[in-house]
Amino acid sequence: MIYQGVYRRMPSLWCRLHSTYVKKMRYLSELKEDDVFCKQAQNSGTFYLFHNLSPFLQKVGSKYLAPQISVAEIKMALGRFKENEKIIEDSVLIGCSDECMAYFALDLGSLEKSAIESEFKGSFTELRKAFFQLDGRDAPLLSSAQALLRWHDTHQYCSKTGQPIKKNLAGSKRVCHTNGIIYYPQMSPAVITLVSDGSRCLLARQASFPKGMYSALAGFCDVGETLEETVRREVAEEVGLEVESLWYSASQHWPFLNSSLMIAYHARVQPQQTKININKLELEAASWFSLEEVVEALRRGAKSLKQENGNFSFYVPPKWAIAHQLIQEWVKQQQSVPV
Ligand SMILES: NC(=O)C1=CN([C@@H]2O[C@H](COP(=O)(O)OP(=O)(O)OC[C@H]3O[C@@H](n4cnc5c(N)ncnc54)[C@H](OP(=O)(O)O)[C@@H]3O)[C@@H](O)[C@H]2O)C=CC1
Ligand SMILES: [Mg+2]
Repeated sequence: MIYQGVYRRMPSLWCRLHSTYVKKMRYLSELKEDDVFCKQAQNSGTFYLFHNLSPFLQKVGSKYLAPQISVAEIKMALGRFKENEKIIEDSVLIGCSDECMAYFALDLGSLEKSAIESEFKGSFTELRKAFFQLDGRDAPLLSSAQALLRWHDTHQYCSKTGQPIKKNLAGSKRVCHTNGIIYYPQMSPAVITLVSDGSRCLLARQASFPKGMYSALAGFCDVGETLEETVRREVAEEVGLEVESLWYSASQHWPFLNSSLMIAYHARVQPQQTKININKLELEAASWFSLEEVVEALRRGAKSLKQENGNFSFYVPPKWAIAHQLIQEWVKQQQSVPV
């Protein structure tokens, strides 16, 4: 680590030499490497609170806000609840401001929920319930915070020795002090693929989806697979089609159910090989949709209209889901094709 410590020794020179983004990334990297530096940052940083993995939120109209709480306020509240301040060291580093003020996430699951809610005037709300009403900055911050807190909660012991493993202060790893094994937070990579035959796109639904919602095909990567192989396998497994070509779109950390890294692709099948053979173990339904139907679904948003025959008009995932972005891209691309 060539840059280790430079920020602390010459902060003004450092700030002049580097862009805000580089400065922030180097600062965060130092906090992950150095517990003493991280401890100082905890004493001047701000905190996002959780209770058994539900974030602390305040509702303003139809939106949820995730308030940042200062360490002083937390210490005061801990004093009132007769809780040891050491609990602050259980927090995990989740980012920093442009001015390099560190953000931490702290789960206060050991304290009484209602007492903290009335102390800070808000409520611990399931992330799934609030996710789509959070603003563009809070949603990814809270979802990575929740993933990190969950990983620490479920990885308390060394799987080789059975001994407790200790978190570094930033929460970027845990170490077994009997054999030196370092455990890093794990992610599950999953692909999500919007299949097209050139004029229509294929959307599917699992039985667990809200009524009427259709999405792109998704599936977890198997060990040893490339992402391209996962796309081809999942499309073959779930709808019985063979992918002819594919291209990458974007990626997204997805907190549900247990947090995965979604890697999004567009894929094409040959127009003459489009007969869907759906795997009923994984999907409830899958169909080809025309451009007009998809445009109408995007316009309608997450409102599932019950039709006279008892079926629901279909709709697509909300705008922060990467599936939505894939569908939007497909629509744009179709609309730009000369007729
Ligand atoms: N952001 C977005 O726009 C969207 C995100 N998604 C997400 O994509 C992810 C994958 O989609 P899904 O269709 O469910 O995946 P799959 O098609 O791979 O099917 C899920 C099944 O795979 C098995 N599985 C294999 N590896 C894992 C793992 N690492 N974690 C969990 N289950 C695993 C489980 O089966 P078993 O229990 O039998 O072992 C599970 O029930 C989900 O997390 C889903 O929430 C989906 C659609 C849209
Ligand atoms: Mg799937």
